[in-house]
Amino acid sequence: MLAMERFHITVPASTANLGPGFDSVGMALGKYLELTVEPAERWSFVPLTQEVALIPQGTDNMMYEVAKHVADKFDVSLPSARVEVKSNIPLARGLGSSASAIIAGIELANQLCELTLSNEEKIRIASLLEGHPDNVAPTVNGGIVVGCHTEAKTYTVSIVPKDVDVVVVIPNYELKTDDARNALPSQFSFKGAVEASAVSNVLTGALLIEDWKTVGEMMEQDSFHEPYREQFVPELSFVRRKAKDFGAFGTALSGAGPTVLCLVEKGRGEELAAALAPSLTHCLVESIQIDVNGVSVETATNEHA
Ligand SMILES: Nc1ncnc2c1ncn2[C@@H]1O[C@H](COP(=O)(O)OP(=O)(O)OP(=O)(O)O)[C@@H](O)[C@H]1O
Ligand SMILES: N[C@@H](CCO)C(=O)O
Repeated sequence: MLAMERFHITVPASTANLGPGFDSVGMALGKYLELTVEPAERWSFVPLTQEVALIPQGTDNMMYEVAKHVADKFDVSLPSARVEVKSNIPLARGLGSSASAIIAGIELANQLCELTLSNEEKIRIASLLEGHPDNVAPTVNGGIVVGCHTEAKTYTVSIVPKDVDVVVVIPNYELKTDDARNALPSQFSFKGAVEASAVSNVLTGALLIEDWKTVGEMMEQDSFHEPYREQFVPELSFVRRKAKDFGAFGTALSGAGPTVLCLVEKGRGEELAAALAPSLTHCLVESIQIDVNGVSVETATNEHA
């Protein structure tokens, strides 16, 4: 009999920006990337659900690359493992699948190399890899995180929202983040930056006191990225209008898109999803929970004959 340590890593999805919080504000969502890990003689990733059917199955998988990066950074060797992968986070849809994969890779190294990394350290490593903390920070902490990432330091402030429902409209087409970022301008006027920052500042203040009416109004006044990306996502203006007629607080592009995200009064998420779905048959329209736990790990001892 061989006693073998197996463990499970659960990583939430996330939405970034909430409109004007470009590269800074994000929220963890109740869709999950789940890994079941056990020691093995060589690395393998075994996809068990449709969303991850096409991910690389060996050391070319992003989760391995991140785990190896972390092990090298701490100058330790990375034991090999067999990793079963389940996910219901659609890839390249603006729901932070790459951020979830990065956090999964960091957690793989954290567990396999016994690094005992703090959440702050995980967020710092992930922000350096991703370039911004808006998806990775809520993925680690859960809830909403307002972040600021520079070469020198990554700052985060966490908020646990209670009184709001979230509806996501997930189109059936992909939009790669790199392509959506390439559409952004390389210059922004001083006056434009002052105005756009003021909208973000009010968004953040309103989030802190859960003034969802003001949050919703600010969500719809972004000028950092949505004006340049709406050409890729025809659903955005339609959902915004419909949701407003319904009485939702506000609607914004989720991350780089194409998913569109609405905030609505607590208890009315299912009703809003049902109102939107019939006109959006090429989209998955869902009322979704806000994840408040962030990445988690459970250990389990399995007996193999
Ligand atoms: N579990 C995973 N394992 C390996 N690679 C993954 C995994 N999840 C995502 N990826 C990689 O990340 C890519 C998607 O990243 P991309 O940044 O374009 O979109 P996203 O993270 O889903 O959306 P956004 O950043 O706008 O929220 C996939 O095409 C795939 O290469
Ligand atoms: N803030 C990022 C999120 C997606 O990685 C963007 O909008 O491009």
